[in-house]
Amino acid sequence: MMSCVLASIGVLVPFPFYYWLWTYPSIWVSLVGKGRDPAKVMAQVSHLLKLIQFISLYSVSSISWPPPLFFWPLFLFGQFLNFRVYQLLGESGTYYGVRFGKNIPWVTEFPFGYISDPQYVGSIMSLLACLSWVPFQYIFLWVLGYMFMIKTNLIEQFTSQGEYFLSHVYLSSMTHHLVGVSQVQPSPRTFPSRLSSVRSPPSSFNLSLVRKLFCGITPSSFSANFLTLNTENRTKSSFKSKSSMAEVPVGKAKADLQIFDTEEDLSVSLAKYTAELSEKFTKERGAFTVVVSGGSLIKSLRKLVESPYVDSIDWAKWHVFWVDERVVPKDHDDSNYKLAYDGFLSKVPVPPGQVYAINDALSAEGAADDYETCLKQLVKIKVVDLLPASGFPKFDLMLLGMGPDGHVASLFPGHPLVNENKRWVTYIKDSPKPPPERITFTFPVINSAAKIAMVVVGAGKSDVVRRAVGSDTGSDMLPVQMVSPADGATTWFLDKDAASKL
Ligand SMILES: O=C1O[C@H](COP(=O)(O)O)[C@@H](O)[C@H](O)[C@H]1O
Repeated sequence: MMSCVLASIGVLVPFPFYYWLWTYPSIWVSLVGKGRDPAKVMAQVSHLLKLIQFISLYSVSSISWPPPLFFWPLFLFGQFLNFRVYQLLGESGTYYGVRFGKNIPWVTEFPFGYISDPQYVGSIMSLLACLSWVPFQYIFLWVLGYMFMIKTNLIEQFTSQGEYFLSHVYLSSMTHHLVGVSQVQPSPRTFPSRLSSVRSPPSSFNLSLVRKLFCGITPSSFSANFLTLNTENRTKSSFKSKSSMAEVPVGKAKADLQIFDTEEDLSVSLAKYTAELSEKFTKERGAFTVVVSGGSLIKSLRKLVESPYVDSIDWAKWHVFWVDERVVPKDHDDSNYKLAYDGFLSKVPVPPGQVYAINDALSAEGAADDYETCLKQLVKIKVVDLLPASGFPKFDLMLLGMGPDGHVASLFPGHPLVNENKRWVTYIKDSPKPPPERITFTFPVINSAAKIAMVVVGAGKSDVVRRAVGSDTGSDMLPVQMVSPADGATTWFLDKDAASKL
C-alpha cells in the first residue's frame, strides 16, 4: 500500500512544479539569479524530477522481454516526436524559454503544424507503449498530469492569443528570415517532461545570435519581457493638458479634432489616449495591436515611455506594426523601424517577438508580400482582428503622421496606390519623398482600424491641415482626407501651430 502511494506521488511530483513555473515565470527567473539561464536550470531540475518519475514507475513495474508488438510503433514514434521537438526548439524552446522572456525561433517543420502539442503526444505514446509492464493506474496518473498542463497552457493561450495554441498555425514566410525576422512570439508548444533518454545534443542558447535573429532587439527589452508577463494594468493619467476639442468633417468622414497649446501638451494627451486604448483592448481581446508610422509621430510618443505609462501599460500584450516602411536595412537612418526602436520601442518591454518589422533582406515587392503574408497568419490565429464587412485586418489603433503634402503612410497625393483596394500591403518604387522604395498599408487596411490617431505638429503643415479639414470629397482629395475608418473613429491631435490656419 505504502509503495503504491509513494509511486503515485513520484509520478505526479513534477506537475505542480511545471504549473508553478508556467504561472509565475518571473519568480523563477529571479530565483535563478542574473548570471544563469532560467531555461537551463529548469531543464536540470526537470531531469531530476524525471528520474524520480522513472524510479517510481520502475518500483511498481514488472518488465519482461520481448515487449508486446504494440510497444514498438508507440514507443518509437513517441520518441521520434520528442526527439524532433527538442531538435527543432532546442533546450530553451523546450523548457519554457518563451515564458522566461526568450525568443524561440519559430519552426514550421514536422511535427509542428501537423500534430497538435507534439511533445505531449510523443510522451503519452511512449507511456502507453509501456502498458504491459506498468499497472494502468500509474500511466493514467502521468497522462492526467499532461492533460492538466495542456489545459493550463490552453487557458493562457486563449486569454492572450485566441486560438493560437490550438491552431498551431505557424508564420511560415516571416519566420525563417534569419536577419531581421519579425514573428509572433511563439507560445511554448512543448512540455519539459518526456519519457525519454533519447536526446539530441543540447542546442546552446546563444543570446547574441537570438538577438540578431530578432530585429536587433537589445538585451534590455529582450530580458524585460518576462518581467511584464503579469503586469497589472493600472493606467491612470496624472497629466493634465490644455486643449480644445471639436468634431469636424474630414473627407467623407468625421473626426474629433484636438488642438493643443504646445506639442508637449499634445504628447501628454496622446500618451493618455494610447494608454487608455491599450487597457481597453487588452481587457477585451487579450492583446493590443498598434500600428505606427515613421516621421515626427515617434517623437510625440515620448510620454508613453515615461512615468506613469511606462510602468502601468501592459506592454506584454502589445503587438507593434508599421503602416509603412522604407526598404532599407534596419539600422539605416531612413528606417522607420530604427526610428521607432531608438525613440520608443527600446524603452519599453514589448516582447521582441511581437514587434513586426519588415524583412529588410527582400526587395520592395518581396517585403510587401511577406508582410501581407504575416498579417494574414496573424489574422488567422486571431492576434489581429478581421473586419468582417471589409475582409481586411482590423488593428486596434493606428498612430499616424501626415506629411506636408498630405500623404499618410507611403500613400502620396496623385499616386495610383491611393486607389489600391485589393492588397493589404503594397509597395512603391517611385516615392516622391526619399527613399524611393517603400512598402505601405493600403487604404482599405487603414480604414478598417478600430481607432486612428492622426498626429500633426508644426506650422509647416498648417496649409495642408486647413485643406484637409472640411467636407471636400472631390477627385483631388488628399490622402489624409481618405482616412475614414468604416467602423472606428479618428482623432486628430494638432498643436497650435499646425492648427494656426483653421
Ligand atoms: O515618409 C514618411 O512621412 C510621413 C510623415 O512624416 P512627418 O515627419 O512629416 O511626420 C510618415 O507618417 C511616414 O510614416 C513616413 O514614412
